[in-house]
Amino acid sequence: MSAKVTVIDHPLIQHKLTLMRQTQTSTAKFRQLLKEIGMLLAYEVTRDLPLKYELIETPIAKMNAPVLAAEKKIVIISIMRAGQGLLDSILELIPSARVGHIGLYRDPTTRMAIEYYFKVPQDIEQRDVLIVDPMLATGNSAVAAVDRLKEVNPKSIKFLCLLAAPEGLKHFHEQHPDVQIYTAAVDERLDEHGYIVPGLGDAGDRLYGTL
Ligand SMILES: O=P(O)(O)OC[C@H]1O[C@H](OP(=O)(O)OP(=O)(O)O)[C@H](O)[C@@H]1O
Ligand SMILES: O=c1cc[nH]c(=O)[nH]1
Ligand SMILES: [Mg+2]
Repeated sequence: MSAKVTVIDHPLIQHKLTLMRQTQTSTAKFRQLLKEIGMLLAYEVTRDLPLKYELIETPIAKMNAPVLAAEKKIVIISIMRAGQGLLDSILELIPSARVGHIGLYRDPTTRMAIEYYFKVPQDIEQRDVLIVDPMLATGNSAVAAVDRLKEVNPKSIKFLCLLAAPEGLKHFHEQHPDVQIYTAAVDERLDEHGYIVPGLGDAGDRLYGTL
């Protein structure tokens, strides 16, 4: 596997991911689990955020205490629809982060990503971007999202997903070797329809009950 992929294999994440994969898991439960896993993944992805020190007073004493140096400089970019599930959980942890949206859907025949929406903060050149989407299958959506974001030149880009296929990771890193990917698991392969095997099915449909 490429050195540019970090697999976050914490036992809590793996347990919750197994529940998400199961066909009998309801829409409500699936949404709840994605939110919980999103928080756990965000914990790892934000590990290197810079800190600064501010003088505060506890009930006992004054101290120089660490706070995030640039909370408002982070932009979470959701690839709609399914990215919304991860976005919501990360915003609970970093409430001052800015938010962008890229609307993409996979053409069922060509499997190419078709863009239908793009809105990001205007001053993105001064900001660090975390793109979120639970699924990286062929990698076409992830590549299209990063292609588009590089046009507006953010300071840095990371990509966070829940499940990835080896074929998609290879494609992504051929196109964007500079972008680190974080994922909870790398599955076996893609099927003939471009779905991840064993995967969890269509993330957007399971999240919103549009099966
Ligand atoms: O790596 P790829 O082969 O491009 O597949 C991954 C994409 O497929 C899903 O979106 P989908 O097109 O189903 O849209 P949706 O979120 O609106 O359901 C998923 O959320 C990714 O964006
Ligand atoms: O397995 C897959 C592949 C693409 N998109 C999904 O939601 N699931
Ligand atoms: Mg879908």
